[in-house]
Amino acid sequence: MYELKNVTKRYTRGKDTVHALDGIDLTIADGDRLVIQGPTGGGKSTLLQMLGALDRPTSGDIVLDGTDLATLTEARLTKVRSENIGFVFQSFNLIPTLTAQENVETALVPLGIKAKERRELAADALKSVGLAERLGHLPGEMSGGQQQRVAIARAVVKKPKVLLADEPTGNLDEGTRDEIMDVLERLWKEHGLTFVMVTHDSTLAKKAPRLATLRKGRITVTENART
Ligand SMILES: Nc1ncnc2c1ncn2[C@@H]1O[C@H](COP(=O)(O)OP(=O)(O)OP(=O)(O)O)[C@@H](O)[C@H]1O
Repeated sequence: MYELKNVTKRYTRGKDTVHALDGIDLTIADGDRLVIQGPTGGGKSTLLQMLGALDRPTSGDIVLDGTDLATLTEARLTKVRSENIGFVFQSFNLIPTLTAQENVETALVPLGIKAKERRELAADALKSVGLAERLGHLPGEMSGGQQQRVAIARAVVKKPKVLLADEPTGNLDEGTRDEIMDVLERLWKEHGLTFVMVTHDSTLAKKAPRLATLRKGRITVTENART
């Protein structure tokens, strides 16, 4: 469970200060699915970075299961990330020289899992996203949708509590977008994940059970009773 209290993030360059997040209060329960939308520059990616322990706020608390991420050292943040949080990005972020299976295995290396088990877990994760036939393929030999499936397998292979996705369908056509959303939704349910997704896609935002809108670093949350 996440509890954010009065979270601010300021970026300063010379005389200019950007208030990327400006007093965010937000609770995200275990197993929740939250979609974040809003205009460009509104603070969506910044908020996701805070939730993902990729960066610390300027002030405020980001409590994940009783631990305030804002107070942790870099080493502890890295540990929280590698054990608890899976990421999916718009641009897939796969390593081009590694096969699908090797890319997925990279998520298990920091957890100290032995090579044989890593290979097995990675193969299982790739099967679960429909890529059983593609274990030995390089990213460049796969379609965008397949590459995103590899990235999703890499995000969930370590069985994280939290899955964070930043525009996961932003580089995909409409049909592939729906397929990827189906995969994400299925994994969210199967793994009981806490799932937070940033999207510009208004169709996806309308379907969200809980929708956060970020404008100029300020948040409003609406519950959608129809879903
Ligand atoms: N590393 C940084 N240094 C300086 N300013 C930054 C940095 N990262 C973000 N910002 C600024 O913070 C504000 C929020 O940026 P953020 O990327 O979170 O917005 P966003 O809602 O994700 O936008 P988009 O939809 O375009 O991705 C913007 O004004 C941006 O220019």
